[in-house]
Amino acid sequence: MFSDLRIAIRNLLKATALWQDNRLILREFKFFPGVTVAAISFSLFAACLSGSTVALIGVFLQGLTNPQESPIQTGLYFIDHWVFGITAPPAERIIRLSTFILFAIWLQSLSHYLGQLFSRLAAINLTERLRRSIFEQLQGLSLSFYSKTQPGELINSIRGETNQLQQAFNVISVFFTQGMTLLVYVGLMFFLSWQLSIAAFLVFGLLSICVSKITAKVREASFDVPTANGRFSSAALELINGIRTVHASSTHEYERQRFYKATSQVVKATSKVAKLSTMVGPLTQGMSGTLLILMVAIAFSTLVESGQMRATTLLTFLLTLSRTMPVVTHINGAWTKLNSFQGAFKNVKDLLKESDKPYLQNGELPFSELKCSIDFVAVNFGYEANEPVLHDITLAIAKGQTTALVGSSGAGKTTLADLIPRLYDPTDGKILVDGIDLRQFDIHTFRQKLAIVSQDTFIFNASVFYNIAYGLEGIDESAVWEAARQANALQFIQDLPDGLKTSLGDKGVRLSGGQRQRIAIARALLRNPEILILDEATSALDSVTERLIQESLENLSQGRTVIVIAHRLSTIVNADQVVVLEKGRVVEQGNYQELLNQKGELWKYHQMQFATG
Ligand SMILES: Nc1ncnc2c1ncn2[C@@H]1O[C@H](COP(=O)(O)OP(=O)(O)OP(=O)(O)O)[C@@H](O)[C@H]1O
Repeated sequence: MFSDLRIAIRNLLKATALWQDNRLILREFKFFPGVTVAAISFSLFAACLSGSTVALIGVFLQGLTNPQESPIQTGLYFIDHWVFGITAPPAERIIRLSTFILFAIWLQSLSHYLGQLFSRLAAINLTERLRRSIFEQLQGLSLSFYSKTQPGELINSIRGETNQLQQAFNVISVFFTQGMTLLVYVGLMFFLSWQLSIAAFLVFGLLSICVSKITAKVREASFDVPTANGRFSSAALELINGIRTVHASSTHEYERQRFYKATSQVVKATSKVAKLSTMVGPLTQGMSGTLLILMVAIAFSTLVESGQMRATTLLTFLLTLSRTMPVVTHINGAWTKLNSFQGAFKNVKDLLKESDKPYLQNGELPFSELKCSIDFVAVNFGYEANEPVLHDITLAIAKGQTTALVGSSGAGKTTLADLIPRLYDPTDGKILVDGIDLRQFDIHTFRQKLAIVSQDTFIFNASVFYNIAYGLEGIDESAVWEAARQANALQFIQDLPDGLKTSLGDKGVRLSGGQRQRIAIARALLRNPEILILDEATSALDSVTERLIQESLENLSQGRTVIVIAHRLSTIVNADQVVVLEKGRVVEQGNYQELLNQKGELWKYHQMQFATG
């Protein structure tokens, strides 16, 4: 029965525009249903109590001003006899009513507090769930998404905009609580005088139309805020990440202007929203105050003086109306504020949307070991739909052998190597692993057998130990020291103040380029990969460091299937196979000596490096 009801409510909710528009955000509430239901229930209860209190005050006023007049009755035995005390003497009626008013006020305060508390908890939980969902979404996305999106914008969404959504849900809870209170007050007003209620409705309806015009402008202006915030975060992030380049190029003034421009845009966008949204509260208050006074005057001179209405009823009506006005102001303010968060809502929704983003489709076959070879069969690839980078690549990478990729800058070497761990998938053609399409394998099991050592290996802001043992569990210090020794990193790690426990700073700022690379080699050694992808450093290292790195790479490569992107030909003379790429095509393929004898592209590179040393 309850589950039927739940399904019915869910279906009803799904049919609403609110659900349709914000499904990706609202679905997160399902993870904490208790808190959400408690927030709604207590808010509803508080609203009912608030209305009851006003009604009780009205009856109380009547008892005070006209004790001899017959008391107001509802027809409900409990309320008329126990609360209003219609059969009791006037003095006892007043005592009864004041006791119940006090009780209702305190109970309403408690319910209001619990309603607000649970709403806030729901908003906090929602923010956490959204952050997790965004994180999972980002983890599942293919690299091509990142090459088109600014990191600053993503950081802004995951931190700033989710924070805004938390605020927005606090506002929604105010909106909801006040909405309930308004309903109760409106019911009470109609009960007291339908004529006055209709007049009040017409007048406040007019006021709402004025407010909705401003709200629409706030909503429109709010869409510029996340864009400005994203640009601002990007400018700040790029300054921090590129501080070496900024110092070296002495572009401080240029960067300052760029940053100031980004902050000015944030100021401009947020000020516009602030100017419009703060206008609503005072405007509603001023206008509604004027209307209230006008209504009192008219009602008194018509209804009360002609005897159609008791003076206490008018008083209670006005009391209810005067309590309704701050509620309406609150609702208008909340609605306007909610509209100012529309930009953040839209961005988070866009980020969570799955239909327009590139995902890696995982296979199911567990990968255990490479038995024979990795084969590229007529592979084409482009980062953009109409801009191919690799053309018709066919090559075989045999198990246990070293395949070197050679070619000019931009020829497609890194792109080709990136297709092996499925950082990208071919646009056409296939990559076969022992004859099976790579896409059929569970990519996690395949990547566990593979390591990449590249010039830009990421160093985490953590200890040396963490960086070398990254992602591996149950690794002891001796294994890490051994990997460091084979990577020729022992000496400099021992020289660090806390050895393996030394923190390497953000992106490894405490390390030199050569040291960072040896940490990467130690990391790869510890993983003991079957397949190894090496992207040689292009930057010039001093001859001692270069020899140390070369030695450690040789240690790492032994007995493995190696794909090496070579920049110095001296390192690949003994490779089993050399593949020369030009403009995304394989132009030569064979062993080093064979290709030299052909006097083709490799021979030209060889001559060039030999001539320049
Ligand atoms: N993420 C990306 N998005 C779009 N185009 C890219 C991306 N990465 C590389 N390219 C383009 O693809 C082509 C091949 O680049 P790739 O990095 O594979 O060359 P490479 O041979 O490894 O060069 P280098 O020796 O300079 O590292 C280049 O034209 C490059 O501009």
